[in-house]
Amino acid sequence: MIPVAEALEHLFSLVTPLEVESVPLRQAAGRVLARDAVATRTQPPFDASSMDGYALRRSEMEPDAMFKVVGEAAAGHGFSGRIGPGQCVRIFTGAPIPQDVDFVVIQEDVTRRGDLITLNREIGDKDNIRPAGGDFKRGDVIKAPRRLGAPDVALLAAMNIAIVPVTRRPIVAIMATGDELVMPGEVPGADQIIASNTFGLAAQLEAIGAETRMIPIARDTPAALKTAFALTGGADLIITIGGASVGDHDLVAPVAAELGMEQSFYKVAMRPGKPLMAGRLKGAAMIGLPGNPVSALVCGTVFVAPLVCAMLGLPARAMARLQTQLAAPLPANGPREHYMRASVDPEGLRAFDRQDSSLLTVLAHSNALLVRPPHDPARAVGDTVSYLAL
Ligand SMILES: Nc1nc2c(c(=O)[nH]1)N[C@H]1C(S)=C(S)[C@@H](COP(=O)(O)OP(=O)(O)OC[C@H]3O[C@@H](n4cnc5c(N)ncnc54)[C@H](O)[C@@H]3O)O[C@H]1N2
Ligand code: MOO
Repeated sequence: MIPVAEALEHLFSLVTPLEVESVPLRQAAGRVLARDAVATRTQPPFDASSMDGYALRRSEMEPDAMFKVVGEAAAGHGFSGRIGPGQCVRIFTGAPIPQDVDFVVIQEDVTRRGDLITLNREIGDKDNIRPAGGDFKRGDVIKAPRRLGAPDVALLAAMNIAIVPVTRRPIVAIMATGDELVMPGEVPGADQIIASNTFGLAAQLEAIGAETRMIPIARDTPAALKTAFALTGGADLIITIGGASVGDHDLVAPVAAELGMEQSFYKVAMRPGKPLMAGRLKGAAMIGLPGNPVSALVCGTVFVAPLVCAMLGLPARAMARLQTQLAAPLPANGPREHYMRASVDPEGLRAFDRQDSSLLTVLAHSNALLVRPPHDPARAVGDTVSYLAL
């Protein structure tokens, strides 16, 4: 058994960032920017009014001063004439500041009669002008790699970048194994259950940018497993679920070895997730996840998601560990790093009483995985502990 951090390093060494592809801006959200994006324009492209009011010369401003309104500047419709002494222009938010003037008085601070405005007594010093290039300038960059969120998409649009270079989505083949499994919607036999963790894992990985392919459930025979493996062609990452342990029907490792898998490691000192295996198979990375639903999904969080992120060109690193106080005591931990299903709120972190790796209900109620180091002693309320946010 190797430690979790070592297993993760082995996994990262199995992959490299995938190729770059171009997508329209509308499809860029959530994708990973693969090359620096360079602004093709300056924003705002001109000095612009930030308020509705009147544009005039700061040097002419004094209490009760009067100005004649000689024109109008609106967003999309600038004022191109000249503005003489004692004159001003009606201006609206977003309009270019006309030449000759350098101050916008907001309309609340003037009294208007016909073509004349009179300034009120109290006018602040703020000119209400957004300088050209105040947001970004032509040539400014959004650095890659970066997962593009909604503000990034808006920024790319403002920079007039309509086609975005992103890393190709990794294709992940997900294969459930086991005679006991049927698909959701089917009628299970008396000895059967519904395949669940494949669906959870697919959801988990699609949410971070993978394209998943669900391989038909493989029965517990070498021939069925070989057929299922044959359907994983073209995948960048092959994930099997179940059949990873030491039982007579746990055939994934021997069959994968027969198909030429170069094993990187087998068994990790963690709980749940001990019988994890990984390696390379026919040009793809392969991970064998344990079958217990919680084990598979915890390994999905701790190992597979960071691996998919590395394939997307993001920095190869473990999921961030946060820290908070315990809101309920904990007994001493055993020899494996324990990822305990827990709930975190402003009072602190509380592990659920039941931690069996088959309990999807407990996982579904968790919003954190409390991480206990191997041999961690008993902990009291108020002790600082590490966790992964779910
Ligand atoms: N003698 C030992 N027995 C076991 C050990 C051990 O060290 N010595 N390890 C235990 C641990 S820890 C785990 S985890 C499991 C992992 O076993 P497998 O990876 O071989 O998984 P299976 O036996 O195929 O299944 C375990 C469990 O999960 C259910 N399962 C499997 N696939 C799915 C699926 N796609 N959806 C929902 N449920 C699934 C399966 O029916 C079993 O109940 O081994 C322990 N045993
Ligand atoms: O991986 Mo197993 O879940 O430790 O029960």
